[in-house]
Amino acid sequence: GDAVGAQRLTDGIHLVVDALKLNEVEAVYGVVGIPITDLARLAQASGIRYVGFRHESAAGHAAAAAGFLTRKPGICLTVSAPGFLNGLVALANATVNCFPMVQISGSSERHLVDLQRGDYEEMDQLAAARQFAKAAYRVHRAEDIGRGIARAIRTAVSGRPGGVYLDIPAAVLGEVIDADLGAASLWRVVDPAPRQVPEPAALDRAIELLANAQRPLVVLGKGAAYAQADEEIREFVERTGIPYLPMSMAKGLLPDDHPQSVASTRSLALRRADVVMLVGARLNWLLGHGDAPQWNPDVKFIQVDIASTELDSNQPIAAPLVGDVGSVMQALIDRTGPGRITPPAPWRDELAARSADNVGKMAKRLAAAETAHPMRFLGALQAVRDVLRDNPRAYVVNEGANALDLARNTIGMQVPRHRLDSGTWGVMGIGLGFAIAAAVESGDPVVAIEGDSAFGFSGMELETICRYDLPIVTVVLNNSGVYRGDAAASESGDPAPTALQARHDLMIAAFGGKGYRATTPDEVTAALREALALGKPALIDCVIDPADGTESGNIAHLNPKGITVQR
Ligand SMILES: Nc1ncnc2c1ncn2[C@@H]1O[C@H](COP(=O)(O)OP(=O)(O)O)[C@@H](O)[C@H]1O
Ligand SMILES: Cc1ncc(Cc2csc(CCOP(=O)(O)OP(=O)(O)O)c2C)c(N)n1
Repeated sequence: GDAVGAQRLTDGIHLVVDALKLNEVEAVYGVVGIPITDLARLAQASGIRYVGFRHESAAGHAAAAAGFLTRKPGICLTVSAPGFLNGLVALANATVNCFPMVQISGSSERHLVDLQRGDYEEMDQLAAARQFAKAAYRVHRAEDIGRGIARAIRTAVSGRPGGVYLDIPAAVLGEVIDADLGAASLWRVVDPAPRQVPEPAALDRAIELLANAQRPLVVLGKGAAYAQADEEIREFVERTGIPYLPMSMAKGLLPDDHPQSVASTRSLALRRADVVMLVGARLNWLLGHGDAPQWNPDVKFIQVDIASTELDSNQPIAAPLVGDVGSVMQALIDRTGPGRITPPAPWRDELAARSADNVGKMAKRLAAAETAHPMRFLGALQAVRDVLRDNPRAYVVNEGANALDLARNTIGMQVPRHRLDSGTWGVMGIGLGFAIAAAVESGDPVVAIEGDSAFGFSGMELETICRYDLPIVTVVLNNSGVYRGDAAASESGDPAPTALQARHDLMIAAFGGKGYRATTPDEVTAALREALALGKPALIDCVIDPADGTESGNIAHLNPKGITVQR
């Protein structure tokens, strides 16, 4: 703060930075401009790492990923109106994914906005944010900044994590108040996500169901990964011997080659299981809403979730376990006597037999892809898989359609929270923002496996990656199209709606990074090995057969039926 005469003064921008530091915020992701450029400068000068992006959507996705990885809310900083709106996709996606983040946006003058007198970047941002965020607040006085930051942080991480919007008008950022009054107005949030243990009766209800099950199954969701209850989850699964299915961002909670994983027999497991324990996983579209015939019509669900209202959202929950994953799993371990839960051998044998079949079929597809020319998705992905096996600390970011489905099933994870992808909403554009957050928060290498259309949504952040010299290798599976690239041009001569054409390897060269073009799996292997060894920004443009891929990948059935259009 400054001193005018005897009185020491501070202002809104200083109070925001002091409040963030008091609450142990270590990084802010954003795009500067009126009225928050000086806020970014001050944050950086105060020891908070400021990461400047090219688009607020990527900055917001980075903040959300930081929240998922650290359980502390990622902070996204934007300007008013258009910058604020650009951030909303990420704020909404964080809320859908249950990732904690806070978007702080400067906003216009209340007396002008509320009378709609036409201010610079005029918008009622608080009203707009409310419908897309877990919560939204506005600060009207500098002395309320500490309260606003504390409130936003607690709301973001308590209960079901999500995205919180904090609106700070330019006038408040510039408001000058007494420094001592300002310091006294700040506080640090205490224990925002306390442990919640279910009562013994709830535990016994679940244990009884699992003990009497003929074909039990555990489904691990990204809520289980977020909870950082890795040891409790591993101990419960291995002690009971129950088969488990990891959802995409729960991969690595147990190594994907674990003998109890049913990832390779997912359909059979869902169709036959008679008691299913959902752990931090919603029965939403990703799990067919729990409906038959995908699921056994007589299935009984146990659900472990921090959000009590999630239960019964889709199917009756026979054994609700409301609490945080860590506390619930530890309580179950403590209350389950040895030998109490033992999955019958016929169930495990049935799964093992089907797994052997499915793995055999996949092996044939993989072998064919190894030598296919032009290169196919699975040719490039096997090369990536093999290099990643030697780099278990590398984070994997993944988006696209075929690029997403095939990479999820080809690249096994060995450690928790090292796979970040399009998530519940299936959002394109998370790629480079998630990759930047993983690199900034961990210091470890990141491999972003991108469909060529998906890459395009955040591709300009290659410049951000190069500017901060981050160890991120972007692998573009380039089949020259959205889903695929072999559609014929229209009669007018315009390219088909799904067509794309790009040499992405030349793009990164413009920002000082190293670009590779790979047309065979061996070239992918060599490029990825070299890029990871260098630990510098790199992009490998994998030239994939344009005829390889299916429209919308595994979810083509979601396209409207209607009268089919000639493709
Ligand atoms: N710490 C936690 N403990 C228990 N449940 C949690 C925790 N954090 C998030 N959740 C819950 O985890 C669930 C995540 O579900 P979802 O995103 O559908 O996972 P997936 O897509 O991997 O199946 C949400 O219902 C959320 O309320
Ligand atoms: C913000 C947003 N806009 C559009 C879409 C719709 C979509 C879903 S998947 C996808 C890209 C598929 O092409 P890509 O080349 O990335 O992958 P591949 O199949 O491997 O070739 C789009 C555009 C979504 N989900 N989100």
